[in-house]
Amino acid sequence: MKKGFFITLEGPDGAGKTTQLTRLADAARQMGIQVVCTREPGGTPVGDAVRRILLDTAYSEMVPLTEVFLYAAARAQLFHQVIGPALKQGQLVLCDRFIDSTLAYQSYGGEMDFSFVLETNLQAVSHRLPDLTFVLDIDPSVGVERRGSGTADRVEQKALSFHHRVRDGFLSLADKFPERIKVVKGTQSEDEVFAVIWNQVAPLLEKLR
Ligand SMILES: Nc1ncnc2c1ncn2[C@@H]1O[C@H](COP(=O)(O)OP(=O)(O)OP(=O)(O)O)[C@@H](O)[C@H]1O
Ligand SMILES: Cc1cn([C@H]2C[C@H](O)[C@@H](COP(=O)(O)O)O2)c(=O)[nH]c1=O
Repeated sequence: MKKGFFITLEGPDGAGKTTQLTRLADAARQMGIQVVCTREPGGTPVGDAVRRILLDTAYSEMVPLTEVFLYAAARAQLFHQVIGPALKQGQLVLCDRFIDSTLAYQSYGGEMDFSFVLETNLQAVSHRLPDLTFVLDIDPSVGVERRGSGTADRVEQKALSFHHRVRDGFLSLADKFPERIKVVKGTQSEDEVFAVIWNQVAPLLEKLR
């Protein structure tokens, strides 16, 4: 690849982001492309420590403003330590969640001011938005069903009404940024979801090889 390319996977909890990211990475590597896979919050020692605080059910009192700063802090570290350098080296970066998650969860879900959340996060990533984003769209109840008997973290424990605002938030973001954000129906089979994603990504990677 001559130039870095940055793809993010987004959507409600349990939408299938990690599953699709792994498949995308395997397929890109088979084309001979160097791939860096990471996730948010986390992906660095600092970010992983912040992640533990954010998802800890012991902190149920955490207010949305605190969440905005903690997610942005983890993101700044990930961007400057991992994503930015990989893009500079011409690699393909695949990230499980990024800025759109903060807009969906903290702004649409947590009702924090949209412009404030966006500006804070643009500062964290030196204004580098993803080149392409896939929102895997599911009803939040599907995510709960897929989790089964697994324990819910601090965010997953929030009210269903919150998770509905998050889902609607992702869809609003796709309307706002149609060139960058593509919505994929997350209730299709894993193979069908991957086919939709790969049909859009493969030609772009071909050009970048
Ligand atoms: N298209 C699909 N249809 C049915 N089940 C799926 C599909 N994609 C993923 N799953 C299953 O749903 C569960 C959640 O998938 P995955 O971890 O990929 O989602 P996620 O969006 O990364 O979740 P989280 O938001 O919790 O990190 C897993 O058990 C996975 O095997
Ligand atoms: C990046 C980001 C994440 N969240 C929420 C979304 C999830 O519930 C958790 C992360 O857990 P996952 O296993 O990686 O899905 O955190 C958020 O509220 N805001 C964000 O910016």
